[in-house]
Amino acid sequence: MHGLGNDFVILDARSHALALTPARRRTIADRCLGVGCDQLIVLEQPTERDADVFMRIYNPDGSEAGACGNATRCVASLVMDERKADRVTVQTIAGLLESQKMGTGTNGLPVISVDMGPARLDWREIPVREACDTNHMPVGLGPLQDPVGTNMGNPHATFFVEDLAAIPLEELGPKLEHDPFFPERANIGVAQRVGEARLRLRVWERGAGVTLACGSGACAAVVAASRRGLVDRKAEIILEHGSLTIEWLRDNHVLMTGGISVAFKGELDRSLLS
Ligand SMILES: N[C@H](CCC[C@H](N)C(=O)O)C(=O)O
Repeated sequence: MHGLGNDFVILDARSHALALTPARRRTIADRCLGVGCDQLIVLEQPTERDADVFMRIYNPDGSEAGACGNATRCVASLVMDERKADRVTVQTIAGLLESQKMGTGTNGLPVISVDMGPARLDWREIPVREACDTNHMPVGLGPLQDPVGTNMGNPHATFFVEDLAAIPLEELGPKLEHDPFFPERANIGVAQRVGEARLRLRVWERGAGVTLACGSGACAAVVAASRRGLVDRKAEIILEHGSLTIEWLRDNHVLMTGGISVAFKGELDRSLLS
């Protein structure tokens, strides 16, 4: 499945546990040696009573992440179909995410909303090397300076620029992702205000590289832009294959709404799992 081109291999391990080593995760996510995806998602039985499914998130480098907004919409839609329900709760290692079907998109597939939980703005949540004002973090490179730090269950540093097309994100992204300022690395978002409530966004994802869309990055970008007075609390994030609507609610939760797509269903060869 994919959310605006941010693509996932979603394995269903609810009836039998899968112990995937980091090397196995990397192979499955490899676009030549395996299936290929931006993130590998493994569905497990939930451990919280109120949750319908547990969603594990692995980056192509094998690392585990605490949030993946686009995959959460995909998994929520998949479980809604199974349950013939319009609301489900997805459990992740970062918390419980409530999701709701909002209608049907132009591709005939569901439009899904997810409450991505609270935006964590404290430096201890990002986490960073020293105490700092997360609205002005002391890290930058070339045209990318003075980012805003937001944690949506995963760490984001969002930079604002006048001309997004002029930013060589493929070159600057990995250097910033691995900057010693971020002991757990960070997702690097670069946003340009293109209207009253519209931001264009590109993200160098931690453990993945540049993706076509990043749901948690979109949430972080709207919270960051609102803190900088660039937008109010609700904005459209313009991506290459569509847009996400993000609202930073008064209770500090962040609501993300957008489409999903199913590419294919199949079975992995056992050689990829053992
Ligand atoms: N690379 C991210 C996880 C995937 C986030 C992204 N695909 C999304 O839709 O939020 C991290 O390591 O925190």
